[in-house]
Amino acid sequence: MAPIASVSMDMAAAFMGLAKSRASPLSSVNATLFFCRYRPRIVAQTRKFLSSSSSSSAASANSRVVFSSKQPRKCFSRRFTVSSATTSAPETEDSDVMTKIPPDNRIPATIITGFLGSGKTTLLNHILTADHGKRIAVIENEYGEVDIDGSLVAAKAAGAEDIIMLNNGCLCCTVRGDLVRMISELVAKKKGNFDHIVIETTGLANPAPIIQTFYAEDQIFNDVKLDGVVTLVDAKHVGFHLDEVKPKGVVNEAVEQIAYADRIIVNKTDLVREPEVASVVERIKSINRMAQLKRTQYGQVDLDYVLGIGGFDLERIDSAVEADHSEDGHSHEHDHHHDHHHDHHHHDHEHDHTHEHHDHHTHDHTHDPGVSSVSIVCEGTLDLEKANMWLGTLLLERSEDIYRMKGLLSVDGMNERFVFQGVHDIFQGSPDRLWGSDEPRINKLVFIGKNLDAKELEKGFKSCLL
Ligand SMILES: Nc1nc2c(ncn2[C@@H]2O[C@H](COP(=O)(O)OP(=O)(O)OP(=O)(O)O)[C@@H](O)[C@H]2O)c(=O)[nH]1
Repeated sequence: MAPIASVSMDMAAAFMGLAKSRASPLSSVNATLFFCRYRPRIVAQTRKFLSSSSSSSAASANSRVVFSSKQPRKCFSRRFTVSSATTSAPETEDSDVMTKIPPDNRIPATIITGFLGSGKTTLLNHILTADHGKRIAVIENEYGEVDIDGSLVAAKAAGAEDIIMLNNGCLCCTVRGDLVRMISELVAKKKGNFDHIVIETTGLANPAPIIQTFYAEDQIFNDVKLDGVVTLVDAKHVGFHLDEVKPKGVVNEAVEQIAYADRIIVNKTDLVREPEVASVVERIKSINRMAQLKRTQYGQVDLDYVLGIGGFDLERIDSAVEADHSEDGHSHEHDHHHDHHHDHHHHDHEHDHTHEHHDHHTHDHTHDPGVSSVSIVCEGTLDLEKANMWLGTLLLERSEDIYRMKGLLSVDGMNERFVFQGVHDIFQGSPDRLWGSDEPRINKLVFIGKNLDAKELEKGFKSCLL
């Protein structure tokens, strides 16, 4: 029980810290404390993941690291987020967020996942051979039977200079420790020789433990930041995999891979007719409506769609929670004159633009694995203590079921917007920019998880409003 108790305490501490900072609008990095305190618990939870998902791992898998040096060096630089300042910024009562946030020099890492045969290696080859000006280190995790040399052709053509092989398991399970070591070695020996790390998982990987590795392991966290999760979907076969009923306690990897994604690539659209693609898109959106989605053949997407996503950056929460994403990746503003929420069972408002994913009633939910998205968009100002209690209790009771969440909140007495994102009980929160003087104080939250009750979430949230 002890670690659980610390969840709500930390949650309260984080928000209370913000409350303290009200007097000085640009202070407040106290939420970062929160982030650090969570680490021991993250590790514990990850272990649990490892045991529950090991059933899907195969004994023989190959992982390797490929350095691509074809492209000229171009530094990847991005501002450090407030929360990320834990790595180096000292916390002070009145530190100025705008001036004291150090630049984020950590190396970005992208996870490419997707079910067996969905086109991960095809996308990887596309990335390695495209002209994006980045030098990329690749960590590839494949099952033993796969023709490794074949999939390395493009990497070699792109100037691969180093390959490291691992043969003892799946990245999300038995070789997770090897992933940590591999990344640490990469950083220690090759830092400065590459700008981005791309990790291709096996087709049966559950992305959650891999994501958590980036937060739970100091060795990685200090040097590498998770940029985003890209999920390939095989337009022809995904329905079958999503429908697959697993034994109790065994995750449906196809569902999980979609649920954790920042970007979804519906690939192999040449193999199915348009109505089938539309139905697949519909289905995906019912699981994850936060991710941007594109339809492709042979993984042909613009590189900025998959690299430099900032899927875990607080400074980019805005675009993730803003509204529905169209398939070209842009979001559409809603008419916010009324409160509303979405999920795949319930849809109670009208939009001027009617995209196909708005009609969530057209497909069969018989095999619904219970993973869905819920959005809450609601004008008003939150009572700090009530919000602490609600979010703290929610994570306390439901963190295993809440895969990802992102939010932008209006908190009473805070002149800034409060932004947060989370993966299970990993929670990052921070004040963002100041609210505009005429700007309506609209709260926006998106949850992706298992057995989410949209009405209950909305009711709980609204009970925190003043
Ligand atoms: N028709 C068609 N075939 C594709 C497309 N994309 C990839 N493929 C083919 O599908 C096969 C599997 O693609 P990969 O890129 O190896 O898939 P993967 O996800 O890496 O596969 P695993 O590593 O086994 O999980 C290859 O023969 C690809 O050439 C596509 O859009 N259309």
